[in-house]
Amino acid sequence: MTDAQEIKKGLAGVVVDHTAVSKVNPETNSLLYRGYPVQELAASCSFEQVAYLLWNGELPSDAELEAFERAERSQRALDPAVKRVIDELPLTAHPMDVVRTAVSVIGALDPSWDDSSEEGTLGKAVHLLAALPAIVAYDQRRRRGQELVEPDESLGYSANFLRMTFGDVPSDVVVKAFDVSMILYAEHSFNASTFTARVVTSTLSDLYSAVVAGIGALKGPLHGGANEAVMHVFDEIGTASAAEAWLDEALASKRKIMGFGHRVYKNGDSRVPTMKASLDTLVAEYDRPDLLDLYVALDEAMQSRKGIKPNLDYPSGPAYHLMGFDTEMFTPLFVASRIVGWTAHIREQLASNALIRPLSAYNGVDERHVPSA
Ligand SMILES: CC(=O)SCCNC(=O)CCNC(=O)[C@H](O)C(C)(C)COP(=O)(O)OP(=O)(O)OC[C@H]1O[C@@H](n2cnc3c(N)ncnc32)[C@H](O)[C@@H]1OP(=O)(O)O
Ligand SMILES: O=C([O-])CC(=O)C(=O)O
Repeated sequence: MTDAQEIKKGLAGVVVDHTAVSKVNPETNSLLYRGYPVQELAASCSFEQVAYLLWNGELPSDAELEAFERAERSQRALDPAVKRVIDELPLTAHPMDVVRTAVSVIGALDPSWDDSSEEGTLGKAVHLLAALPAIVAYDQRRRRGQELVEPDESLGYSANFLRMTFGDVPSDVVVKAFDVSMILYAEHSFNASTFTARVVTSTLSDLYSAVVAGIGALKGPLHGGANEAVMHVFDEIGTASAAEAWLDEALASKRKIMGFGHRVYKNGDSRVPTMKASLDTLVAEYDRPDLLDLYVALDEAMQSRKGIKPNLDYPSGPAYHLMGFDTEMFTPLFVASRIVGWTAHIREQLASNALIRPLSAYNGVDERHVPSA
C-alpha cells in the first residue's frame, strides 16, 4: 500500500457502501429520493411529505401526513435552556457555530440520547427537524436586536419558519420558493457532511454527535458554506457589467468561484433548473432584475472561461437574499433541510453497520530509534 497510484485522493470515485435513500446520477443529470425525481417532489409535495418519504421510504397517506405534521408542529418551540445558551454566545460566533452548539445542547438535554432503536432515532430526527427553524430564526432575530417569535401551529413548516424569522408570513410565492429550496437541499447521497455523519455513526456513537459532526463538515465553503459565499461574491462584483472583469481577475489569482463545480455532476447539478425557476419567481416578486442580470452575467462568463456549471448553492444564495435572510444565515438554512438526509443516513448506517476505517499510505521518515542515553 505504498504505491501512489492506489490512492484515491478525496475518495474521488470510490464507492464505499450501498444506500437506498437517494440516487445521484450524473449521466442522466438526475436525482431520485427513494425513487422519485426531485423535480416532481418539488412541484407536487410539501417539505414535510418529502421528509416523511426520506425517513420512511414511502410518501405518507393523508392520515400518516396528519400524524407526522402534528408531531412536527408540537415540537417547534425553542427550548428555554437552548435559548439561554444561544443568548450567551457572542455575535462574533458564526450562525453555523450557534446551530452546532444548539444541537449539542439538545442532545445533552435528551435523557435517552443513546437510544439507537429505529423508533428512537426517528423520534430524535423529527424533533431536530421541528426544533431547527426556531434556532435559526431566533439567531437571525437576536443579531438584529429583535425578540423571539413564537411558533404558529396552524402553519405549515415553511410558512412558520419564515414567520418566526420575519414576524409575518410572506406571499405564497415566497413560501413556495422556500419550501422548494428545503426539498432540494434535503438529501444528496454520500456528500461530505452525510459521509461524516455516517463515519461517526459507524463507531456506534449517538445521533446527536453524528449530526453535530455533519454540521461542522457542512460549514466549509467547498460544501454548504458555498451558498453564503456566493452572496459575498455577488456583493463583491456589484453589477452585471463588472462580472467578466471580476471573474478574469479571480481566475488569474487562482480563486475557486463559489457556487460552481461539483464532485459528482460534471455537466450541471440536477437541482439547479428547479431552484433557478424559483429564483425567477422571487426576482419578479421583489422586482430585482438587476440581481438576475448579475446571476446570468457571472454564469455566462464562467461558461465561456471554464465551462464549469453552477451547483445548487448558486441560485439558492440570491434566493435566500431576496427572501430577506442575512447572508451568514444561508448555511444554517441548509442544515435545517439536510437534517432529514443526515438522519436518514444515520438510521441506514445503524441498520447495516460496519466501522468506517480506511487505510493510508505512510510517507513519513523511515523507522529510526531514540538515541540511547
Ligand atoms: C451543495 C454543495 O455542497 S455543492 C458544492 C459547493 N461548493 C462550491 O461551490 C465551491 C466551489 N467549487 C469547488 O471548489 C469544486 O468544484 C468542488 C470542491 C465543489 C468540487 O471539486 P472537485 O471534484 O475536487 O474538483 P476539482 O477541484 O478537482 O476541480 C477540477 C478542476 O476544475 C477547477 N474548478 C472546479 N471548481 C471550480 C470553481 N468553482 N472555480 C474555479 N475552478 C474550479 C479546479 O481548479 C480544477 O482545475 P485543474 O484541473 O486545472 O486543477
Ligand atoms: O453531493 C455533494 O458532494 C454536495 C452536494 O451537492 C450536496 O451535499 O447537496
